[in-house]
Amino acid sequence: MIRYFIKQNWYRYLIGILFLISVDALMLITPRIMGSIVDELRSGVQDIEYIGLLILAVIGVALGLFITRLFWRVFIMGSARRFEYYARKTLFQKLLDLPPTFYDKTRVGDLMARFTNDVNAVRMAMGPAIVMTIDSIFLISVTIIAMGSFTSWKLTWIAIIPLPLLAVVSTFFGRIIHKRFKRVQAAFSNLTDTVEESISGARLIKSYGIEGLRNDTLNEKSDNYVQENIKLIKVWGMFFPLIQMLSMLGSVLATFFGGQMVVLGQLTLGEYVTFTSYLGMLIWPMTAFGWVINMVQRGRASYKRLMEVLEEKNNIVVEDPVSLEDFNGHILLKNLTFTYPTGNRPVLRDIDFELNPGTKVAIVGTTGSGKSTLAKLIARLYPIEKGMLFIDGYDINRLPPEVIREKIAYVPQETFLFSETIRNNIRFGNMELTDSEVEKYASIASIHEDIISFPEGYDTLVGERGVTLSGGQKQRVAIARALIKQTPIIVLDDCLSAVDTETEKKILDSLKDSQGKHSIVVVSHRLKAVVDADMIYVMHEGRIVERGKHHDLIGNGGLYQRMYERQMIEEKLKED
Ligand SMILES: Nc1ncnc2c1ncn2[C@@H]1O[C@H](COP(=O)(O)OP(=O)(O)OP(=O)(O)O)[C@@H](O)[C@H]1O
Repeated sequence: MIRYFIKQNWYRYLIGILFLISVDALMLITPRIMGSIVDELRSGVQDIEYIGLLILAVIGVALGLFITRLFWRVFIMGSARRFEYYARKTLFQKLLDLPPTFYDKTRVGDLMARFTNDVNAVRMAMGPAIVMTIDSIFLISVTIIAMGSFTSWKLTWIAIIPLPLLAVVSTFFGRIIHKRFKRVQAAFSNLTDTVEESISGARLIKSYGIEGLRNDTLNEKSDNYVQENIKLIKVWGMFFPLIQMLSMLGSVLATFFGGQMVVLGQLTLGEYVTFTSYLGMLIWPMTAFGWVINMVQRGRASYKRLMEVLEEKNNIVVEDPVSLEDFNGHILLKNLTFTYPTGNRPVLRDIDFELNPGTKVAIVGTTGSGKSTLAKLIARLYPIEKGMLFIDGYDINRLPPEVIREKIAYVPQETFLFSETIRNNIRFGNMELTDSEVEKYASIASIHEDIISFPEGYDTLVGERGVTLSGGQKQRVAIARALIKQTPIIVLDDCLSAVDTETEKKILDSLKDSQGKHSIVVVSHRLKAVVDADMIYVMHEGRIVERGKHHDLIGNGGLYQRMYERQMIEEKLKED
C-alpha cells in the first residue's frame, strides 16, 4: 500500500523535502549574521550602513523561512493527509469485500482501532517522521560543519560529545515505548468494544437492570486503559528530561570551554554567539531523533495491523467460473458435512437436500440443530468443499458470489436497517426502482399498511438499527428489500420470528403467489406456517432426521409430529 502511494506521490515528497532543506539552510545563515553584528557592535560600529544591511538580511532570511516553511508543510504534511485518506478508503473497500467468516473472528472495536489509531500512526510516520528524519540528518550534519568551519572544530567536538549517548538513549526508550504503546492500543480496543456493546445493547441492559454491572465492566476497562497509558507516560516522562539533560550537557561544555577561548582571545565574542546559536539549533533535531524512532516504530506496527486486514483472503474461491445464463433454480446438497471456519466440530452432517424450481421447501427442527447454517450455505455465505452443493448441476464453487447474489436473495435472522428512509431501506441502493414497485413489494411483505400509517409514510426515517420500528415491522421491511431484487430463489432464515403465526403464514402465501415459478426456502420455528410446503426437512443435532410433506410427517410419530402437537397445544392454551 505504501509503495503504491509513494509511486503516485513521490514528486510531492521531493518538492517538500527540497523546501525543507532550504529551511534548514536558511536557518544556518541567521546565527552567522548575528555573530557579525555582535562583533561589529563590540568593535565600536565603524559602518552603520553595514549593520543596517545585516539587519535587512536577517529580515530577508525570516521572510524566506516563512515561505519555505509554508511550502514544506503543504507538500509533506499534505501528502501524509492524502495517505490517511487513501489508507481509509482502501481499508473500507477491503472490508466490504471480506466474507462473513472474517466478521465472525474480528471484533468491531478492533477494526475501529485500525481505522482510527493505526491509520493515524502510519500518517505520522509518513509526514512528521519524514520531516524529523531529514531535519535530524541534514540539520545535525550541516550545523556541525558550520560550527566547525565558522568557529572552532575543537569546541565543536567537545560540545557534541553527548550526541552518541542520545542515540543510545532514544533507541533503548523507543523500544520500551513501542511495547507499551501496543498495550495501550489493545486496552483502547477493549474499551471501545465495551462502549459499543453497551450502547447497542442499552435496552437489554435496562430491561435486566444491570446498569451497575455494565458500569463496573466499563470502569475496569477504562481503568486498564488509564493504567496502560500511565505506564507509557512514565517512560515518556523519563525519556524527555533525559534527552534534554544530555542536550544541555553540550551547552554546559560549550559555555565552559568556549568562554575560556573567548577570554584567551582564541574566539571572538561574535563567533561564540554564533556557536551557541548553532548548538541551540542542534537540540531540536537531536530530540527529534528519539521522536522519529518512536514514530517509525509505531507506524510500522500499525502498518502491519493494516496489512493484516488488507492481506486477509476472501476464502470464497471461484475456480473455473460459470455464469448461469439459463438459470433453472435447482439446488442439490449431497452428503454435506460442514464445520464453521472458526469452529472445531461439524455443525452439519451428511445432509442430503433438494430444492426443485418453483417449490417451497421448509427447514424446521430443534434449536441449534443447524437450520440457519444450512440456509446460509445455500446462499453461499460460507465456503464449502467441492462436490457437496450444486446449483443447476454446477458445483457452487464454480459460481462467482455476484452470480449467486443475482439468483438467490437471503433474509437473515437478525434484521439490520440503515439510518435512512424506509423507501431507501427497501430499494437498497437501486434508485431506478419506482415508488410503485417499492409499494408493491412492501404489500407482499405485509408492511405497506404499517408504513402508510406513519406521518411521513415511506419517507419516515429509520433510526439507528431501526429503533422507531417494531421487531416485526423491521423484519417485514427486510423481506420487502429481498423481494424487490426479484431473484428466482429466496431464502428466509427464520426472519419472521417477530410476527404472529397468522401474519407469517399470510406473508409466505402471498410470497408464493407473487413469486410464481420461483422457489422459496424458509427456515421457521412455527410448523403451522409451513404446513403447505412442498417438502419439509426436519433437523436435529446437525442432521436431517425426517423429510416429506406435512401429511407424511404428521402421522409417523417422529420429531415433527411431536413438535407440531406441542405447538398446537401451546396455541390452544394461549387462546384459552
Ligand atoms: N458463525 C458461527 N461460527 C461458529 N459456529 C456457529 C456460527 N453460527 C452458528 N454456529 C454454531 O452452529 C450450530 C448451529 O447453529 P444454527 O444457527 O445453524 O442453528 P439453528 O438451528 O438455526 O438454531 P436456532 O433455531 O436456535 O436459530 C450451533 O451450535 C452454533 O453454535
